[in-house]
Formats: sequence, structure tokens, C-alpha cells
Amino acid sequence: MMDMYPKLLVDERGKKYLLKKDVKKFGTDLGVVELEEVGKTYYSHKGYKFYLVEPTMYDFLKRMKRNVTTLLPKDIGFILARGGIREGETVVEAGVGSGALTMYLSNAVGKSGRVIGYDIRVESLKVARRNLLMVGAIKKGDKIVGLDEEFDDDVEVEDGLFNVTLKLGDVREKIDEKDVDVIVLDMPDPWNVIENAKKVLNKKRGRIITYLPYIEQTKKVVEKLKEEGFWDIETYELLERVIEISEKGVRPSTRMIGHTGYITFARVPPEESEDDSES
Ligand SMILES: C[S@@+](CC[C@H](N)C(=O)[O-])C[C@H]1O[C@@H](n2cnc3c(N)ncnc32)[C@H](O)[C@@H]1O
Repeated sequence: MMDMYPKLLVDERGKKYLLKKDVKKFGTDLGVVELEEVGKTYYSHKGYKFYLVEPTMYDFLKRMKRNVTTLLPKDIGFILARGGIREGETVVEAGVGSGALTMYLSNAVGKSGRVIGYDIRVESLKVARRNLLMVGAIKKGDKIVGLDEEFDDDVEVEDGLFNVTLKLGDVREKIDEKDVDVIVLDMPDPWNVIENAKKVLNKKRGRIITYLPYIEQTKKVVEKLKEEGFWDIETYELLERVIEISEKGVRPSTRMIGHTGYITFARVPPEESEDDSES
């Protein structure tokens, strides 16, 4: 994983730096550190302590390039858990944005599953492609379907999952995949996707998940889901509080994120059975 930035340098204050694998010397305001093996403690020329370790996916999420608002861990985690997204499933996602959610979807469905990420913006797809390449969700040289462009990648992850396909496309018009287990929509007008979603979702376990910043949008999507017979519909908003623990005492941080989005979950209706005789 994360072959391009396989090193995470952490100073005594907890400040973190993602470093390229060939970096052997790094300068900070706490001095210059000579770096060798990952998994060791080093000291700068000023005597400050540093850890050199592997970054987690969370470290990468916090520092990756982005050109749209990305989902936060609290919402990503709940989408995976309440959505019941598991190994082997086929997930369609739109829009991919910078690929924050895509990274975690890729991990959840594993080697035997796949994630197909749509976006209508080439710039979003290119940023997502780069991020996903670095975490081994896509392979060096992989193209974006629908975009006639070759990529000359300088990153190669050997043991990635390689289970994500990126597509330039509007899911309001068409979803190419069939027998889809989960559709996740982080886009402004998901109600325009519900009819397409209903056609391609697996009737045994197909689910849809939408993420929207406004309650008016959420009401509109829920009304459309009901109209199309979707069931097990639930909407959530999650609040996160960081707890500060110090000598003086323990209390929630005085600052918190006020609002991110409303997350709605629903299941597709099964087909009518052919035998409609009453027993
Ligand atoms: C807020 S961003 C998604 C962020 C993403 N969830 C992440 O965590 O990085 C919304 C994205 O939806 C894309 N989008 C909007 N309408 C779309 C549509 N009809 N089909 C596909 N993508 C769409 C936009 O181009 C934009 O990149």
C-alpha cells in the first residue's frame, strides 16, 4: 500500500509528514532528521525525537489531494457499517470526487469485489485516479473509461487490491453495470438516478445510499424512493465530538464540525413473483 508515500514521519508534537520512499534526509523546524528504516525512532540534529512509520489509510485521507468536498471518516464509516458493504460486493459510486469514499469502498469489497466510480468531471476523475493509484485501488496505467487519455504513472503499487474502475459518465443517463449490490450517491440530484438504480440493483440484496447537505434535497430523494417502492428507508445525521483529556480534566473540545450531510439508506423492492394466486 501507498508505495509513493510509504513513510510517515511524526515529530514530538504529533505533527505528521508523508514522505516519498526515496527521502533519506528531511528538514523541519525541529531540525534535520536522517532517515533509514521504517519502524524506527530517530533524532534530529537539534535532539528532537521523530518516529518513522507506515501511514494508515486515515493518514493518507487527511493529506491526499482534493478538488471537491470529500466525505469525512464519521460518514464514511457509517456508510460502510449501516450499508452493510462487504467483501465480494459490486458497488457503483457517483460522483467519485477526489476518491475519499472510493478508497474505503475498495477496501470493504476486497479482491473479490469491485467498485465502479462515475463522475461527470474529468478533473475530479484525474485527482481521484491519482489518489486511488497511490493506495493500490487501481493499477499503474489503468485508463479512465470514456476518456481517451494514456497515463504515464510514476507510481506502482505491487500488492494493491486493484478493484476500482473509474468512468466518465452521468449516472442520471446510464449505469452500465448489472446485478449491482450497492449504489452510493454523493451528488446534488440523486432523485434523478433512482429509476436507473432500480433497474440495475440486485433484487435480493440491492441497496442505495445517498449523501446530501440539505434537508430539502433529502426529503425529495426519500419521496422518490417511496414512489419507486424502495423500503427500509432511514435517514441519519451524525455528530462527532472530540474529547480532550488533560491534567485539568476531561471534556469535549469547544470546537466541532456543525454539519456535514444527511445520509439516507434504502433497499430496492424485490420482483413480483410469477405465481400471484392466493394460498
Ligand atoms: C462532493 S463530490 C463527491 C466527493 C466524494 N464522495 C469524495 O469523498 O471524494 C460530488 C461529485 O459528483 C460529481 N457529479 C455530479 N453530478 C453527477 C452525475 N450526474 N453523475 C456523476 N457524477 C456527478 C461532481 O462532478 C463531483 O465530483
